[in-house]
Amino acid sequence: MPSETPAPRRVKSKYQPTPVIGFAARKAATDILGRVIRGGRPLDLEIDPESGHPSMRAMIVKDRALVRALLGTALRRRGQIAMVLEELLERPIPEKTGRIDDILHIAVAQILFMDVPDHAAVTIAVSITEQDRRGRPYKGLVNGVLRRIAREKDDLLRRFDRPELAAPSWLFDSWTAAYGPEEAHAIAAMHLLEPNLDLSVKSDPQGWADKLGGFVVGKHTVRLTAHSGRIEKLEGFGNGEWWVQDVAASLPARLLGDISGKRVGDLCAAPGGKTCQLAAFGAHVTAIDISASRLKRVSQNLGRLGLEASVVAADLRYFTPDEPYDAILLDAPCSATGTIRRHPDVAWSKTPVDIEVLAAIQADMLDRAFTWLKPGGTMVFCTCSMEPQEGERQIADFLARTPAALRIPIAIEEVGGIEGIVTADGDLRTLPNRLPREPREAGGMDAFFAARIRRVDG
Ligand SMILES: C[S@@+](CC[C@H](N)C(=O)[O-])C[C@H]1O[C@@H](n2cnc3c(N)ncnc32)[C@H](O)[C@@H]1O
Repeated sequence: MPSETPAPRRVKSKYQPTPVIGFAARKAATDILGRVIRGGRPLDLEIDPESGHPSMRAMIVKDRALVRALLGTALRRRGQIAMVLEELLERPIPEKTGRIDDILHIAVAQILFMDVPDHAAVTIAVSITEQDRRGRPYKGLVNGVLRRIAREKDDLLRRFDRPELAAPSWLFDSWTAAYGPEEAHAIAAMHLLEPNLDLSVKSDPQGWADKLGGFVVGKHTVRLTAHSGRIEKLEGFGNGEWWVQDVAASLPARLLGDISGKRVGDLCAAPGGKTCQLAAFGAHVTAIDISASRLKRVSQNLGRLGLEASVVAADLRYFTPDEPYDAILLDAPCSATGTIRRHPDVAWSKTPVDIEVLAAIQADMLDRAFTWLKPGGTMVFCTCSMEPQEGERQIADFLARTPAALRIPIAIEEVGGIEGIVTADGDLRTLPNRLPREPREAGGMDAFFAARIRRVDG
């Protein structure tokens, strides 16, 4: 009787490259870099494990961490990497092979700035090139230039490891103009360091610092320098004892003083770090933001922390409150150049035109919001930007055109006693280098501007 088992069919085998360890993470980092640089997608959105790039969603935790490290380094060092490539490539890579540029940037980041064996970085970059239809002809070039960079690493680092090269020149020049060359260099040097994890605690900062193995900065913030795991696993997260917020970002809400029982408008509120502060200070907060999806995070944070606020999705350009506020916090949309340490893509995604456009929106919001204050009420205007157009100059112009607005100078005790962050005019100006500590990695903060204004008419 013939066997019922069919004879195995001979299938023509397709070439399957041997899986290389770390290939998927480098490939994902390369794809994401292209989407961030040429597609203008925010890095945070792309690397989100739940809603980000499809390859991030499919990856194991360890690979995701590698993708984040690769992108963080490639973006922090982007200017230096570009200069190295410009020097070593005989001609610029043609625009239409966009991926080759991304492949090279991710590989050079590893060779020059990460603790990765050079051969792994080179081999995987060549494999990614090989799999790319348009990039394939450049395989030899990728191999050659990366091997040369690996061979000449020490010399290249000596010549190009200059922090000021890591930001686009228009941005570095703007910091030089605003703060002088020395401080601009110090700012750029801070951008090369990984930021720490800062927590705003509901109470007992020292107690929480002891429990979590951190230390207190600026009187109210607990800083953890060596944290790399999931924050949800840290003690106190589940029962809502703290939330993540850079020490500088925690200062503007404090400038409203005693707001317990007062009606406070938190304008441009999402994702809600400052809403939580205002609610924790006992205010009746209305948190308004244009983004309904970002407002969900405000509600989640409030719920976890056991705090209350009314949350309103609205475009401030067309909104009018039912009745005026005792106090307003306007955390206006801005270029976010003050957060480059945490979001290194910002340095490469923003342009001088963006700053002008955002400054105009801020001016409009300032004018509108000011009319929503009760006479005698106080407004704090803030931005996480280092650009004077979005800070010092913005508020000077507002005061000049608004006779009923009076600046109320800030005292150093109100901003955690941190030295050097109150301007001669009495505004708050933090910069990444203005919270120095030993070791250097334990210092730093986001750049914020804040001014406190009182309505003095009526
Ligand atoms: C700097 S973020 C606010 C950060 C927030 N205050 C916090 O502490 O977590 C700026 C916010 O402005 C919002 N926004 C931008 N344009 C707006 C508009 N026209 N009306 C209302 N909100 C706007 C953005 O959605 C964004 O959430």
